[in-house]
Amino acid sequence: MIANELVSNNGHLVIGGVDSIELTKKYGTPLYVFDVSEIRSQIRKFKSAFENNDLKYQISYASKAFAIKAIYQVMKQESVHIDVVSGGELYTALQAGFPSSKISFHGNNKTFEELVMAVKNHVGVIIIDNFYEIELLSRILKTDHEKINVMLRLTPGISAHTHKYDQTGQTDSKFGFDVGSGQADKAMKQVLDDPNMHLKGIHAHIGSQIFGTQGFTMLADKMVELAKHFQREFNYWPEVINLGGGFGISYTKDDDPISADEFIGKIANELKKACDNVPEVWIEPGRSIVAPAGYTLYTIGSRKDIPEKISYLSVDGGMGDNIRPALYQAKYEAVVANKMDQPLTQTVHIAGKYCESGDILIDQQRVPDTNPGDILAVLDTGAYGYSMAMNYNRNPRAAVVFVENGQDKLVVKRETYQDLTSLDLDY
Ligand SMILES: Cc1ncc(COP(=O)(O)O)c(C=O)c1O
Ligand SMILES: N[C@@H](CCCC[NH3+])C(=O)O
Repeated sequence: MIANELVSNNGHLVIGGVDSIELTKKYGTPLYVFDVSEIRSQIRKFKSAFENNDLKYQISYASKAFAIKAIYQVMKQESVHIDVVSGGELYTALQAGFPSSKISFHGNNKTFEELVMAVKNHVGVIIIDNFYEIELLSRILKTDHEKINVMLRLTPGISAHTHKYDQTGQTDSKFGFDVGSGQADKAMKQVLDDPNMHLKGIHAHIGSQIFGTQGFTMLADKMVELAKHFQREFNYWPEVINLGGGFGISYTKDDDPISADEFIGKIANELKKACDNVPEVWIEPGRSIVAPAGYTLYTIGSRKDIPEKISYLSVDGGMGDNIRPALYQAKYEAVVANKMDQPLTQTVHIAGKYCESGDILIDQQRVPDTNPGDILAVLDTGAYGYSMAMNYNRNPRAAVVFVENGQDKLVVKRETYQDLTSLDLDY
């Protein structure tokens, strides 16, 4: 959302102390730009909310939101944990020098090879999702004479109010062990009986881009209820209750997210009310840590005016660098980064350059008078943008730049046409 974006004397958008137009001249467009101090400040807000509520905690950045070496290095500097959901994310984190003991490994269909990789690299915890995984992991640990920490991902039967594709906690979700039908009990027994698995705790994640505290307080209650049930049935009390991620952010003025203080305060209350021995609480924020720090800069090109209809203003990127509007009807706001001081005179559709009618980045955006060559900055694109980027229409993926304290640093190079054909073989 347009907050207090900084504007230079010549009407340019300034990100992290750097003129955004200078960035486009140096690195080209489309360009992802991240204000790293904003990322650090989001993490610190989560930390202080836990500390203010006197809870033992861990923040595990859900790196599917944005998974490149440089972000894992920022997470290492901030002393937080991370989650990975694939061998590729795990590989990138390890290449970045991220300590494996602070990595949680998620996924509803981890392959044998991925589990071997996680075990060999001694990841901090494997979050087990299903019975097939218990069987695979058990076999690997036995053969390799290894022991590992695990958590069980439970499906608590809570439907979060968010886009259908972003719900994960309802009973018919593809993720986790269903608690209603006794699957969770069966999984608990199998894991407790395995001498090579140490059951560190229980996990649940109800979805993504969730507003309000109700879903999370219901989840905290449910997890305590389950912990008490496991104590009665198996004499097991979790060291950790992992409540997942999903904290919504404000993409437009219609979005009203909750503050870290508010929801962690509520969760702390619920947990302290419900049990004497409150387990360590882990959360897995992805979007809320990186989305607000991200901007995508595009060059405005063609324009199509249609009598009595809204005009199309096209940019040099689109669904390949931000699939979210096409996939979830996600809404964004944008500014014309070189005309921040000019009056907004018209409403336009912001169209991408991909060969799809659905490639519309913003349905209706107020902008000043524009010309080809002006720079459009779409705001809050730091999560699920680059990490979901693709090469549709053989468009190269955009570069990524980090800015902090007035300095800019290229952290992912722009793909070239040569890169695009580098895996192709002749026939
Ligand atoms: C298990 C798990 N944890 C954390 C997250 C991060 O969610 P978000 O980026 O909405 O915080 C996800 C994604 O929805 C997830 O599946
Ligand atoms: N990719 C989704 C969120 C991730 C869901 C992960 N379980 C989005 O952009 O909203």
